[in-house]
Amino acid sequence: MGGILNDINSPDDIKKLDINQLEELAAEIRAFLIDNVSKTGGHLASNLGIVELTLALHCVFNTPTDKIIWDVGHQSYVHKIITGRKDKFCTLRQLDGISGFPKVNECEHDAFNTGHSSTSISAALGMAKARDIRKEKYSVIALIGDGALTGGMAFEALNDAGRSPNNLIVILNDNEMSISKNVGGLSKYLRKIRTEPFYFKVKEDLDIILNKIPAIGRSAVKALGKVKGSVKYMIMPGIFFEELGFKYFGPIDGHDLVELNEVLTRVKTMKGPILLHVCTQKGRGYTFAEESPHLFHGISPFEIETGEVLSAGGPSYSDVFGSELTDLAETDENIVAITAAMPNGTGLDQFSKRFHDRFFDVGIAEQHAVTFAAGLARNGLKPVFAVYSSFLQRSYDQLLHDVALQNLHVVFGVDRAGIVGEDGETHQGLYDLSFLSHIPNFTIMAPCDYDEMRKMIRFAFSEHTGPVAIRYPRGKGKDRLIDSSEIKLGQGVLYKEGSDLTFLSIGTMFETALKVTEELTKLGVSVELINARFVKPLDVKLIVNSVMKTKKMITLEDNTITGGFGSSVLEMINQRGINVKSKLFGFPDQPIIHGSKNQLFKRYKLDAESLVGEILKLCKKQ
Ligand SMILES: Cc1ncc(C[n+]2csc(CCOP(=O)(O)OP(=O)(O)O)c2C)c(N)n1
Ligand SMILES: CC(=O)[C@@H](O)[C@H](O)COP(=O)(O)O
Ligand SMILES: [Mg+2]
Repeated sequence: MGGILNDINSPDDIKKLDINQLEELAAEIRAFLIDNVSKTGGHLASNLGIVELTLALHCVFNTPTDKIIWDVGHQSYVHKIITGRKDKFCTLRQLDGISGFPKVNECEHDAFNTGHSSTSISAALGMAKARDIRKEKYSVIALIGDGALTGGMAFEALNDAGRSPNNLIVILNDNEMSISKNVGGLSKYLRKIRTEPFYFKVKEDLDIILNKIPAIGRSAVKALGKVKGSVKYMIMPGIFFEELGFKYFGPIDGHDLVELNEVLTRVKTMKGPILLHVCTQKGRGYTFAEESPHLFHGISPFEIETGEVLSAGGPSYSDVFGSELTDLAETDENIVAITAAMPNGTGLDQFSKRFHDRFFDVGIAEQHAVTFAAGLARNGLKPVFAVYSSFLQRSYDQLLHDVALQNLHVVFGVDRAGIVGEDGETHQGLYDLSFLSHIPNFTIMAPCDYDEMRKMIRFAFSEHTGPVAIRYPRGKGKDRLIDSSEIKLGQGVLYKEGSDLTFLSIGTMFETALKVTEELTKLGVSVELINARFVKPLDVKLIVNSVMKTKKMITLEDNTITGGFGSSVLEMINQRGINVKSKLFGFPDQPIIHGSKNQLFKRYKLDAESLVGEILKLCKKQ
């Protein structure tokens, strides 16, 4: 660890440093970030870009009294390092280590939990109002990226905050990047502010003219004022924010500590809503991240000298989804694909290159994406929205109101379903089976391997109409876990017959189910193993016949137990008056922590060894 960073234990230590020391500290923090994240993995590029801004914030403001809300929160590493978590930083995102996102329970300097984008301005406005109603005194700052600003909630909050009298500082960290290049009209507008100094020049000239003609009569001043008013749309940077009611400052260089300190000190005492536009470079200080900020946005452990990730290659579920979709789209020109700012993560990059005109990146706007897909489907296209399970949570009403009630043929690639691992509780995809199951007209499938996924994709586009979700996990799987037949609506697969116990598994948990079955068979338990394939509609005939025979049933899913696959099965057999001994295996109804996927399966007793023990107990209790 570097010389100055060694002595930084709290934000007070930052405040004692002069400008040269702060600059030296910024360089040490960058080296510290690169070194640590190369081992733990994490959101490197965003943090490298925000070092000076974070230092300046802690020079000018006093956390935990002042509140900083980090939008998404993936860029809060520097803040964590400064606020007493430097020594624990090597545990970042590891089981029982510190989180990769702000957590109020982890540290008093974290004012609000984040993880999903575009929430910071709403939360900050709520905090500012609470402060004023309670007559307390502190600053509230929302720090939001240009990507997160494309999310609908951010606009809703700006609209509300702009007309509110409460003191509130919104800092827009503009690095021209979401995970990929940022998209949309607002992004274009920000670029204009950044790159066309003409706009400022004209504004300055007009201000000078108006202020420097004292002899001029009142009417002439008024007239000139009007001139200024009418041209200000053309010439004022930040007019969009000004018209909403914010005082706009910027754009300022987010790597210039002197400028940052000056401006932050100035806005700290200003009244009403302020928007400070800060320009930064994503990945700054590490060549590989500067050149490919999208690759270093969220990176697995890597080699510092080469920038190469250390994990083994091979396609992931997302890659297989993207390539099968691209193949299918060659022969079906009605297929179009949508992403909400995640073309790489969802594997749609291949499709986007091949079918540029049939691909839509709508920005971080999951709600819009779903209703946009509904519109496309209504007018004859076959849209697919590939989206992470946890971000689809945003679109519940759109799924129901806009897609399902009209029974529109929209395909959902529900990626990162199940445990995601190191991102932790905000990102675990553990709820989709529950929130999709009760939506009318929805069909829900989950493949156990790549081969089955390919078949499900073809089924979803070619043989099905109506809303259909295919859910699959983060990372890699097996190409062929088992030989699989074609997909038929609502049909599961009886993999192995048995007489003691019906074992119903959904999706990629089937790999664990196979191991458990093998072990139980060795121990003398005759297991009837079923790969359910469908959560909705369930294979009623197959399940009912099996449980009537065995009188004992377990279900296994990588979803929360509440309202998930097992719940649906129980409901179905209960409605038929069938009485069987049963146990549902899935994640408990509580936030699920971070750690590697395997560690978490073990921690929550969903690994093969724990399951064998639990199932044996169930078999003995009769
Ligand atoms: C609702 C939601 N959708 C998608 C994401 C995934 N995501 C995390 S960060 C990010 C890009 C954010 O860009 P920006 O706010 O500009 O921050 P930067 O990484 O550029 O610092 C995206 C799309 C998310 N966290 N939440
Ligand atoms: C912060 C955020 O929401 C994303 O960057 C997310 O961490 C990406 O996850 P994957 O690494 O699974 O693509
Ligand atoms: Mg950005």
